[in-house]
Amino acid sequence: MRCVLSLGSNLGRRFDTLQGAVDTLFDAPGMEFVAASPVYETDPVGGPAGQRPYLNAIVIAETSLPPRTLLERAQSVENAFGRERLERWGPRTLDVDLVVVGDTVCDDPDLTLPHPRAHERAFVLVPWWRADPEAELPGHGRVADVLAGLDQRGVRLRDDLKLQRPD
Ligand SMILES: Nc1ncnc2c1ncn2[C@@H]1O[C@H](COP(=O)(O)OP(=O)(O)OP(=O)(O)O)[C@@H](O)[C@H]1O
Ligand SMILES: Nc1nc2c(c(=O)[nH]1)N=C(CO)CN2
Repeated sequence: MRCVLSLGSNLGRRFDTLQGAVDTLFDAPGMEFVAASPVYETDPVGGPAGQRPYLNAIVIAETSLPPRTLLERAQSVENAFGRERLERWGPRTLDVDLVVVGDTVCDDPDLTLPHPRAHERAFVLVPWWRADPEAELPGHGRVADVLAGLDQRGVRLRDDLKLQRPD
């Protein structure tokens, strides 16, 4: 099934971290790379004032792994890149969120699918739409249509940065 992951970084060497995360995510069996979005520089949403901007991107994969295994992989990649959990929405070297995993619907606090805030986050939907213009967010409709109702001013294309396919 198709899964969509959101990657974000606003501490340290942000682009190197995103590329390293892509390489590491696919460095184990069960995930096949489909596409990476362009990279965007985005104003921080929520959390303490004065944070640096994020780099955000979306990665699309084909996977046979169950959603909880995907979550474990996402969290172990966050940890491998020095993620510390200090405060909600605080600055982080790496955030890897599961946006959708096939058509899985799940309502546990430790795994909610589709991601419960994806529909209100231009930093998720702009790159996702660029990677897949036909994308649908279950429960909300076409990503293109959801985006039409969002303020996208805090999301700026960095066309000098380009994620490579994992090696
Ligand atoms: N779809 C999901 N993707 C990633 N984590 C999730 C998801 N649904 C629930 N969680 C849970 O959310 C918890 C907090 O994750 P994290 O610290 O990355 O939150 P955050 O990125 O700061 O905020 P947000 O959840 O708004 O993106 C994780 O421990 C994880 O179990
Ligand atoms: N711009 C931006 N803001 C955020 C981000 C993010 O990736 N980009 N992630 C958050 C928690 O997941 C909270 N706020």
